[in-house]
Order: sequence, then C-alpha cells, then structure tokens
Amino acid sequence: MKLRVSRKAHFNSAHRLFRKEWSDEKNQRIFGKCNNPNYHGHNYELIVHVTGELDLETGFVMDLKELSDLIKREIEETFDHKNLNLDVPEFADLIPSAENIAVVIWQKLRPFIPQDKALEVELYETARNFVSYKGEN
Ligand SMILES: Nc1nc2c(c(=O)[nH]1)N=C([C@H](O)[C@H](O)COP(=O)(O)OP(=O)(O)OP(=O)(O)O)CN2
Repeated sequence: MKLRVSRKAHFNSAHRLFRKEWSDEKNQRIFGKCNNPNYHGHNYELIVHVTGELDLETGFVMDLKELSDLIKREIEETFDHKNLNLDVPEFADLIPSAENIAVVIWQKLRPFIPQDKALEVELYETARNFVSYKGEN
C-alpha cells in the first residue's frame, strides 16, 4: 500500500533577485520590485512530501519526527533569518527565486530520504505564489 506523508515547516529569509552581469536597467525591467538593492524578506512556508510503501510493522511510511528533525537541521538552520544571497553558499551564483530555492531544498534533503521513497518539495514564497519540485525521475 503506497501513501504520501507530509511535514510543514517555515523560515524567514531575505533575498534580492538580480544578475550581477546585467545592467541596473535590465535587472529592474526583469525583476521589478524583487530587485530592490536593499533586499526584502518573505515568510516562506515549506511542505515536504514523502511517498512510499507503508511499513506494516510500524504503520509508518517514514517517521515524521525524523523528517521534522531533518528539515530543522538541513533547511531551517541554514535559511531561517538569513540573507539567501549573502549567507547561503548555494545562492552565491544562483538567483534565489522560489523555483531555485525549492530545487536547492530538494537537493539538500534527498540524500537523507530512503532511496525507495519519492520526495516532493512545495514552497510558498507568499500566500499566493508557490512552486513545487519532485526531482527529475
Ligand atoms: N517565477 C517567479 N516569479 C516571481 C518570483 C519567483 O520566485 N519566481 N518572485 C517574485 C517576488 O520575489 C515575490 O514573490 C513577489 O511578490 P508579490 O508579487 O508581492 O506577490 P504577493 O503574492 O505577495 O502579492 P500579489 O499582490 O498577489 O502580487 C516575483 N516573481
């Protein structure tokens, strides 16, 4: 029997959307207010989904306490109250758009999720803007 279990988390981060090699005019045209050089913050809401076979002995697809600890250690401690552009090495040369943040989160969690389970990350940048990523397979 296959089921999906999910864990919600959140973090607050600052970012700026821009490309160093583009002019101020082009960054402003493409990224608008998200290109504010003084940065701006979002209250990100994260939902991590793990899909797999139900273990009939434990009644678990995956221990949600273990998933919660993993998200705290790998994501919240790295992203919460940080400037993504300046403090998180993955975004030194990668625009911290919602799409790229979701992919980075997936890549950071994937090694710790059992191989036989599928991982999907859903990230809300605002209440109305959200993205999801489930890897390339
Ligand atoms: N494809 C993407 N487009 C945009 C991203 C992104 O990450 N991926 N990011 C932004 C801004 O950073 C931000 O999310 C925009 O916020 P805003 O337009 O203010 O959205 P709200 O939901 O808060 O407000 P509305 O009034 O509903 O627009 C822009 N684009």
